[in-house]
Amino acid sequence: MSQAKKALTFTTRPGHSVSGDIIVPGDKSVSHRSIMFGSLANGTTHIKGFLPGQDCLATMNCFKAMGIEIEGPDSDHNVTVHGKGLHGLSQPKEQLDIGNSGTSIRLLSGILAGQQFSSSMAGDVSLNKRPMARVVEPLQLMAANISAREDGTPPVVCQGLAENQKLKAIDYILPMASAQVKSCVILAGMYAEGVTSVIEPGITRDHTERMLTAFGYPVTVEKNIDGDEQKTRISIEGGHELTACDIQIPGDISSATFFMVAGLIAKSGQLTIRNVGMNPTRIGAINILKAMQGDLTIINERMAGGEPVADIVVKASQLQGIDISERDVPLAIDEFPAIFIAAACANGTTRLRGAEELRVKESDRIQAMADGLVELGIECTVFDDGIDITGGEIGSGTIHSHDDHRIAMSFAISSLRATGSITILDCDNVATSFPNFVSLANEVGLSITQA
Ligand SMILES: O=C(O)C1=C[C@@H](OP(=O)(O)O)[C@@H](O)[C@H](O)C1
Ligand SMILES: C=C(OP(=O)(O)O)C(=O)O
Repeated sequence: MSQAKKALTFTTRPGHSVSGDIIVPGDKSVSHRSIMFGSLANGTTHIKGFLPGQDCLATMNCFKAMGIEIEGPDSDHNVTVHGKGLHGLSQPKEQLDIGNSGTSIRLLSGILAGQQFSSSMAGDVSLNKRPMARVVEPLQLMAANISAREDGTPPVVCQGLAENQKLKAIDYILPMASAQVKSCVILAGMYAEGVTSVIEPGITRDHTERMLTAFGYPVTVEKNIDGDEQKTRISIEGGHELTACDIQIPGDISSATFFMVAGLIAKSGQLTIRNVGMNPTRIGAINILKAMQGDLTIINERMAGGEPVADIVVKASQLQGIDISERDVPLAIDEFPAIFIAAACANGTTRLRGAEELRVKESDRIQAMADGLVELGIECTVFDDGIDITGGEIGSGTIHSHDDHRIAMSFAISSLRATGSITILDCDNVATSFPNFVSLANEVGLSITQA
């Protein structure tokens, strides 16, 4: 499935100034959940600001394949989902094609575990190498008949529950700070008898909890478990219902980070990024870039659709290397490739630890970034759970993105400080999260050609 040969190459020329006033596309995590919860709700959900990236379209196609009528996205990024309730999905005729999206396969595992029909999910080469035992194990504890391959990779295959059979509620301590695993167990909890609770060891994005609440499904969140402010317990009782609602999706802070870093490392200029989601569980990149003495100003803070949003003004800055706080790791988990480029342009050394999760994303993001940085002449030392990067002059060279959208976009941004051209291979997957990245980047002053 999804195995077509990919060959889009970016070629960059050095840039200088970055300036403009831009809007980044809708948040990927929130877009996925809007389709999932809209499908499981009673009634019609209207979504504004949906991300038309391939990952979210994969989620949408899965629900269409399970009998949900979904209209859009139209050219204004509106989507309408005609939900059929928690028990309204029907058996897909074929294996569900999840493409490149870890969020889709892991959250869907929790939903499919509670259905009375059998199903199977797999994706592209990258997804089919990613660990699924982290969702299969808790779901098996809930008495779901679900499995992955022996090495824990997809396909994820789920046998339906018997008529009148419910999942078993569990208390589960997450082995890693993962919003995908947390969300999977919570979603399965809607199909369980009793109260399921999950304790997360570090604060992770809470879009599932917020959006379930918006759809009228009760969720209890207790912070500061065992006196540890990093530990949160999330509990959900089976048997309630979701009621359709209107969803306004904020701009994706993960996409905005490429432009924050671009604006900071540029030799001059000022950039405003509008309507960026500022959920406190997502702002690690802002914390880190500010700690590096990046000139970021947050203005027009407001609430939109149950999520805080703001505009960010970015000015070219001389960044300083720092030791990144481990608390910011889950809050910035997808932003590290871009942050590594900021580190390569900073004075001194930036050190990251406690980030072993980066090794199991669309690529091994520690190694893929280190290889690319070394190719461009930047000194780095790799550790199992992190990296040290010493700022220096960025040269020219050829980078392998490993089919990872965030690696491709990060090195495209590094061109602003490069002494020569950078060629970035296998960039098709930029369309999974940020379909208009190249046009927006060129609009603010970068020079990227794609062929
Ligand atoms: O729940 C989500 O929407 C996501 C959670 C994170 O993954 P993990 O939960 O595996 O850290 C993140 O990397 C991913 O891009 C989106
Ligand atoms: C890790 C990511 O996504 P996913 O896990 O959904 O593939 C990402 O977008 O950086």
